[in-house]
Amino acid sequence: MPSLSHHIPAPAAVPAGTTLTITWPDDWHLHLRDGQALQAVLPHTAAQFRRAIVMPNLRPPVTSTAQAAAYRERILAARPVGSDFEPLMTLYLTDNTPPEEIHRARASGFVHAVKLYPAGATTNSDSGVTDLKHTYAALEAMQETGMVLAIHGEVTDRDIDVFDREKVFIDRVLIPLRKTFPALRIVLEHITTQDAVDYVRDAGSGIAATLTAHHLLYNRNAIFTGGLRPHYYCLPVLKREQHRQALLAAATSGDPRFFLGTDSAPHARGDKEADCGCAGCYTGLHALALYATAFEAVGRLDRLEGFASHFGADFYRLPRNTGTLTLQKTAWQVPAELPYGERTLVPLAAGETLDWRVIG
Ligand SMILES: NC(=O)N[C@@H](CC(=O)O)C(=O)O
Ligand SMILES: [Zn+2]
Ligand SMILES: [Zn+2]
Repeated sequence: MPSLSHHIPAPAAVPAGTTLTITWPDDWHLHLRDGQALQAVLPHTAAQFRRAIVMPNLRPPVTSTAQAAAYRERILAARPVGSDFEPLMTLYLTDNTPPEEIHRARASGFVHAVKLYPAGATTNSDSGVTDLKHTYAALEAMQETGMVLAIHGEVTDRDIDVFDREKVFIDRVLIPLRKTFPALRIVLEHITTQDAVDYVRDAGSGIAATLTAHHLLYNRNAIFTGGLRPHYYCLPVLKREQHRQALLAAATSGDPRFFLGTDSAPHARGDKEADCGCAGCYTGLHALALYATAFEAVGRLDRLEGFASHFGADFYRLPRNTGTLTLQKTAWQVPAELPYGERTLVPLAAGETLDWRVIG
């Protein structure tokens, strides 16, 4: 159980100075990029998370175990001195992924999931899957070996409204997929709708979902507050308040099928503030503070530990972490921008005051 230094009167705010100590958390959906960007963001994640599922959507994408091994070495080399952060690697599924590659990945011990990006659905998804039928041999191998399929769950049809793409994906792709491969273990990533919450909650075993901090804290108004706000644009795009409420209820329900995945997705300032701005919110700096804010708002700080530190490890069949991390309710201001190699990066909620911070 998390230890709270004060009793939490739900759903009112807890007093300033309150501390919350939880088992070291893990991030089950993270973009670390490469090169200078990796150098810039890795210390933020390593200060809050013991492990993270690292997304493979580099350019070119990480499609083989050999590429994942090399990327893993670059991440390990970029860790701050003394950090024991462990990257959990993923492969990028393509129309041509051979089943042998799945077996190689499984045998490696360091590849923990294979990622399905429908072609064109999101950042660096051009090499993604055009038709699931092309991946059946690979999916069969995944089902057989227990390798997790992590899914960006949106259809890309031009005639489907951008706000409906997740729901339509569930109906048209996910439900048939689970009929064809009933034992395939699936994580539906960064869910954004009541529909996804209902589907995962009622779907039985073998499927779980990750939730981002930004989808728990913001509805789609955030993209349009007083003007166009590119730093609140991500995919799947923020949804109506009704959906945010459903996500928050799921995250704080104690149901182990819902766990933490930040989807922290850094893009340089100029690539977001542009004619065609990139999708992705940078939350790697302050992810746990953001989640604590969301959990506090519904008087459920006592359930942060399960969501952040237990349920993901259990689903991925990895041991839970030992050791603890402590957050304190102390006001601090999110920086307006951060260094990002030779460029800069704008974190989510830049310039705003947050009530929580990690103190050790
Ligand atoms: N979430 C995002 O808006 N962007 C992610 C890709 C993704 O997770 O879909 C990125 O890599 O920038
Ligand atoms: Zn995605
Ligand atoms: Zn992502």
